[in-house]
Formats: sequence, structure tokens, C-alpha cells
Amino acid sequence: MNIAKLTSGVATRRCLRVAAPGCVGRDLGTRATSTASAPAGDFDFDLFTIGAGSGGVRGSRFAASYGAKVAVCELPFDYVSSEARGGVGGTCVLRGCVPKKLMVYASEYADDFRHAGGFGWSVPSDGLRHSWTSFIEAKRKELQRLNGAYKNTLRNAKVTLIEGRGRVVDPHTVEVDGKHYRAKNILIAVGGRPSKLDIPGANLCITSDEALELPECPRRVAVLGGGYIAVEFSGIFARMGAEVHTVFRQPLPLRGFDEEVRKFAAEQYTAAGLTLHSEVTPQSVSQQIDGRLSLVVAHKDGSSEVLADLDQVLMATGRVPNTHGLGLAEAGVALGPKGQVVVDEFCRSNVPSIWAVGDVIDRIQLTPVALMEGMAVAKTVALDTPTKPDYWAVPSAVFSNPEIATVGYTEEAAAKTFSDLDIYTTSFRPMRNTVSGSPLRTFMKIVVDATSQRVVGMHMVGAEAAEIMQGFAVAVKMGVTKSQLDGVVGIHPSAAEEFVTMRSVSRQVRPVPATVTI
Ligand SMILES: Cc1cc2nc3c(=O)[nH]c(=O)nc-3n(C[C@H](O)[C@H](O)[C@H](O)COP(=O)(O)OP(=O)(O)OC[C@H]3O[C@@H](n4cnc5c(N)ncnc54)[C@H](O)[C@@H]3O)c2cc1C
Ligand SMILES: NC(=O)c1ccc[n+]([C@@H]2O[C@H](COP(=O)([O-])OP(=O)(O)OC[C@H]3O[C@@H](n4cnc5c(N)ncnc54)[C@H](O)[C@@H]3O)[C@@H](O)[C@H]2O)c1
Repeated sequence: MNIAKLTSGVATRRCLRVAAPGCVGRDLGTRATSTASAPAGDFDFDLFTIGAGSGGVRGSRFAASYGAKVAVCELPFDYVSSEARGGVGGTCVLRGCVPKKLMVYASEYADDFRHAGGFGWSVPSDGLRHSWTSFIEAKRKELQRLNGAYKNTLRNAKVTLIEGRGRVVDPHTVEVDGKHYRAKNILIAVGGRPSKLDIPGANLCITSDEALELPECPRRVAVLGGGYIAVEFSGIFARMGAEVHTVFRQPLPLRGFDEEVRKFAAEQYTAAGLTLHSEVTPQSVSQQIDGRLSLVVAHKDGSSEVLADLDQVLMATGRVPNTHGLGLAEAGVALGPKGQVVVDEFCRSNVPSIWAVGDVIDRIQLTPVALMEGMAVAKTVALDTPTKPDYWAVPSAVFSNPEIATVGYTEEAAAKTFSDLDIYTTSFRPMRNTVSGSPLRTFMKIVVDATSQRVVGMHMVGAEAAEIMQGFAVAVKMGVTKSQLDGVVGIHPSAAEEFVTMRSVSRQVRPVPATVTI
């Protein structure tokens, strides 16, 4: 399909070479080398991206590499985001995946020291100490390095970086701090931001942004929510020695994950020291006389409970798209109920010159997905190759303690899609923990479509789950069958080898025959 078929006849205002108000930074002689992306009118840029996070940087730099003239605007750098602050690199690099994983690493050392005794190590008599301040400093330094590296990447790709807050003025105009830029295509890649619950005392609570920048590790903390962020930060704080209360509305954390995985993970979280408060709703937070916080939660039966003496209450209750004040609705772009940009399978909005990728479209909020979408838009608008992101078998991992990783269907989703399933499961104590004394166990599961024998889902709870699952995700995406998995020789001794040695079906899931009433 040619891009021309995707391009509508949206009327474009021409930006004249001289003195047209609001038209700046023009180099109207420049045209994209790709014929598909050569501006049809007089534009400053072929593509103007708002937001230099995962999706925006990827889309911009690849569009530029395909010959398009590209600009991207981004808010000034800060560790904590706001309406006015952000930074090249975006959430993943500055307030998400990267700093979070660094914190996970920091906390893993604590566990390793604790468990080293089983292997004969002894802790020095004056004990082990951790400097939270030096760790935060080291993390900040790394984030600054990455911020610089991302800027260099854009510079090397010849993408014009404009610092400031972008706003859509019309289908072909973006305003950044009072200056107007005309673009053939606009890419919305503004991501999302933490959303706080609307309860009394919400202002006393922190979000993941501040949790990554705390001056000290809390000793007693409540984490609200049962999603990715909640269980990851619960694990970090607990391993760092805090007393952690994880408070969520569902019977189990991690809604949407395989039910068996959720149950097993909850058991492991408890074994790892978290206090899980399930089926409760946060009601209010207040400050005690001593400055610490008190959280009131409501149980299903209407009774309430107070969690007092908390150093911090972390609200990990979801994120909302950053579309507030972006001018999208005024430009005619359809937004969904959460404020997300509604896009088609090519990541194109209902306004044909406006595209959107990443968290702002609220499909799958993961960095590699934003990258895939950014890449698809770059190919579509700059390479004359209309490209749809492919959401089948997107793997993901939760960096909790223990880790969880998954690819493909949960058993529940597979049961709705395939008539017959064979389920393979195993649970064991990993070799390291037999000697270390850690109580944590590992769980693995393979979901097989019994008719085709294709592996349609793989799940793991246990150490290194993310590293292990990435490779298996390749196999699942390529359509591996169970007998092909069985034909692979294991790597011994490893936990991963269990995935190629599970031979006995744990259970068969078959449709329940309809009862016939005579
Ligand atoms: C704590 C946490 C941990 C996470 N961990 C993982 C993980 O381990 N693995 C994973 O895959 N994903 C993880 N994620 C999710 C991942 O960070 C996001 O899915 C990803 O960053 C989305 O990329 P994006 O390009 O859509 O948006 P972002 O990376 O959020 O980028 C959007 C950018 O737009 C800027 N911006 C916003 N409004 C404007 C404006 N008007 N003008 C100019 N610029 C603007 C912002 O400042 C920001 O830099 C995590 C998220 C969080 C919060
Ligand atoms: N390892 C990773 O890949 C990773 C890590 C962190 C975040 N992320 C991404 O970021 C996204 C956002 O993470 P998140 O954990 O904030 O969101 P989430 O949607 O995963 O979890 C939000 C939690 O808040 C709860 N909640 C929502 N409204 C509530 C209310 N009114 N009262 C009580 N509880 C409420 C939900 O039930 C849920 O448990 C995730 O969906 C994920 O895609 C990924």
C-alpha cells in the first residue's frame, strides 16, 4: 500500500518563506529524500514529534534516517516529572525502567549478603552498611549520562531538538513556547504520568517519580495498588529492609496475569516478607503529630483498618496519558475516556496528519512496545512502507521479588481462544536457595493449544525470569510446538532447562459439554 492511500486531503495552511506570523525555523528548500515523505506543502518539517521518550526518540530518529526532516520537542530535564519538567529519554530512562532496575539491583545485594552465610560467608562484625545517598547520587549520574547519550543520538541522526512544551495548534502546526512550527506529520509521543487516587491526604503520598528520588529508604511503607509498579517497589523497599504493606483491591495482585502465576507470586511475596492486604480500598491518609503517616483502608465487609506510623505511602494506582492541555481535542483529535489518543492499526489518529505512539495511546505501556510503534510510524510516514505494530507475543517482566516473566496467552485467555488446551506446570526450589536458605521457589508454566500443539503461552515466577523468557519469546513468536521445545537439549544446571524438560501434562483443559435437558 502506498502512503498516498493513507494520506487524506486535510487542508494545509502554507507557511510562506517570508514573514508569515508563527512560522519559524524554516528551511523550505529542504525536502525528504524519500519521495513518499516529501512535503506536499511548505512545511518546516516532515515530522514533528512531541515528547522525546522511548517512542518519540525511536520514531524521530528512524524517520530522519529514512530521509525525513524531523524535529522533536521535549520539556527541560528533571528527575521528577511535572507539567513543566521532563527530559530527553522520557519515563523509561529517567523515571521508569532504568532507575527502577538500578534500585532492584541495589536491593538484590541486600538479599545476597543476607543469604551468603549459607555458602560460608560471614558478615564483618561491624555489620554491613548501605549509603542511600551515595546510591541515589550514582543513579542520578547514570541518568544524566543517559540523558546526554539520548541527545547525542538525536543529534547524530540530524533530528532538531527543541526544548520546551509542545502544543498542537492545528493538524499541521505545533507551538513550542510561543513559536510555531509547520509539519507535514505530527507524532504525539507524550507518554503518561502517575495518577493519584482522589482521597483525603493524597497530597501526602508519593508516586513512583518521588519513590526513585527519596532522601532515605523508608522503614515502614504502604504501597497502594497491585500492578507492576506496586509490586516492584514493594520488593525493592522490602529487600532494603523496610516493613512493607502492599494494599490492593483485588483478591490477588497483578490483574491480567495468569491466575496461577498471580497466586504463586502472592505466596512468594509473602515469603519474601511483604504484608499483603488484599480486597481493601484506601480511604484516607493523614499526618500524625510525629510527622509520620496514617492510612485508613476499608475492607469488603465495610470495616476499616488503620495502618499507622508509615514513613511513606506510595500510590502506584496507574498512570494517565499526558494529553491535558495538548490542544488535541481542539485540533479535532479523538480522545478516549482516559484522555488517550485513539489511533488505528497504523497508530494514526482520526486526523490523518497526526499520529501517536507509546503510553499516550494506552495499549500496552511498555518501552519495547513504544519503540515498535515509533518504528512503525517512522516507516509509514518516511519510508513509504505502511507498517502496523504487531502485538502478538509481546513478552513482559515484572521486576518484583521474585521476578515474573510472561509471553503469549494466559491460561484464562487461551481457554477463550482455543477449544482444547494442554497445561504443563512445574514448581521447585532453585538450587541456589537449597543452600542459601532463601524460602523462595520457582514456578513455570507452558500453555499449549492441544489441537495444533503450538505453544501459545509461557510464564515464569522466579530468579532471572526476564532473562530466560526473552529467548523463549522468540520461539513462541515463531510458532514453536511443544514437541519442538521437547527436542531442545537443556542447559544444566539451570532453571531455564525446565522449560524444555516438562513432559507430563499437568492438566487438560477441555470445553465442558453443554447439558441437554430432555
Ligand atoms: C516506575 C516505572 C517503571 C517502569 N518499568 C518498565 C520496565 O521495566 N519495562 C518496560 O518495558 N516498561 C517500563 N515502564 C513503562 C515505560 O517507562 C513506558 O511504557 C515508556 O516510557 C513509554 O514511552 P513513551 O515514549 O510512550 O513515553 P515517555 O517515555 O513517558 O516519554 C514521553 C515524553 O514526553 C514528554 N512530554 C510530555 N508532554 C510534553 C509536551 N507537551 N511537550 C514536550 N514534551 C512532552 C515527557 O517529558 C516525556 O519525556 C515503567 C514505567 C514506570 C513509571
Ligand atoms: N516491568 C515493567 O515492564 C513495568 C514496570 C512498571 C510499570 N510498567 C507499565 O506501567 C504501567 C503503569 O503501572 P502501574 O503499576 O501504575 O499501573 P497498573 O495498571 O499495572 O496498576 C494499577 C493498580 O492500581 C489499582 N487501582 C487503580 N485505581 C484504583 C483505585 N481507585 N483504588 C485502589 N486501587 C486502584 C489497580 O487495581 C492496579 O492494581 C503498567 O501498566 C505497565 O505497563 C511496566
